[in-house]
Amino acid sequence: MTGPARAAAHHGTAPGAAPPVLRLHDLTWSVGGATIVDGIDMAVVQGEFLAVIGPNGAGKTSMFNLVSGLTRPTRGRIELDGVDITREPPHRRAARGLGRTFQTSSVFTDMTVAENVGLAEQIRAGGSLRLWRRARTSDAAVRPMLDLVRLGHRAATPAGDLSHGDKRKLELALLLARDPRLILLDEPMAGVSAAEVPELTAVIRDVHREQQRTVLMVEHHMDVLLDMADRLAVLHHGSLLALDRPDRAMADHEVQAAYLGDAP
Ligand SMILES: Nc1ncnc2c1ncn2[C@@H]1O[C@H](COP(=O)(O)OP(=O)(O)OP(=O)(O)O)[C@@H](O)[C@H]1O
Repeated sequence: MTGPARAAAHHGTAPGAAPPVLRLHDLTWSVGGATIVDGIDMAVVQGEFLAVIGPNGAGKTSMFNLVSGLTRPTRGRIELDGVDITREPPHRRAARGLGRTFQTSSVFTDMTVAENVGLAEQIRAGGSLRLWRRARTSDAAVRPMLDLVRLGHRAATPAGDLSHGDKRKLELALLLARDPRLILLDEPMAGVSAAEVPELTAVIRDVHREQQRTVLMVEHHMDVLLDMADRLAVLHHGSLLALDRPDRAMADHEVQAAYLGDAP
């Protein structure tokens, strides 16, 4: 096998095929003398749902911070659609189609759900905030988005009154208003009541399958992941321990040892 063919096979793409949506090459981040993300190589293809798992402190959020541009790698390269974005700031990556769930603080709590989504859509469309009027957001423009995230019945509710699960759905809607091709979700189920997990899971599944977006998700709820993910990336001490179908990754003896706490 030639060099490029071997590299393509390693990353699961055929020679000549479109480049992966995301490719990480030797991605490494050290801080304060500790290596937090350690030489990660992986590729994520269009439409794939990749779950990133690993014990607490494994480096999952740090890896997301590198991919979204919040931190700069010490070593290695990040490619989006074959373009080297390693040195690009977060807003440039966002303009290329990389989206990460908004922090809760980005939801305007005194505005209704529909107003929040209307504002996000207007910003995406390049509208002036000075011309934005609340009345406009009650129109049909935001309906499809609210229905997609199953918040249609909450359109007139102030965002501050939403449950944790519904707030996560709203954050997802605000992200989707920017029409990202690659979505990074960092623990979307955190703080969400057990009763709300199934519906939030269904919303994320719809966003992935119906909208054919590429999704990277860090999550601790294994039952949620095993059902949704095409592949699992298992991190341990910043290194990629396994990258495989969920059943195979979980059967890996090194992965099992990592979760039991006795991996090297
Ligand atoms: N800015 C920083 N400076 C120093 N250490 C850091 C910094 N950011 C993260 N760390 C350390 O890096 C390690 C990995 O943290 P990270 O949050 O990426 O792990 P994680 O896998 O997302 O964990 P969890 O599942 O608990 O959220 C931790 O030990 C953390 O204390």
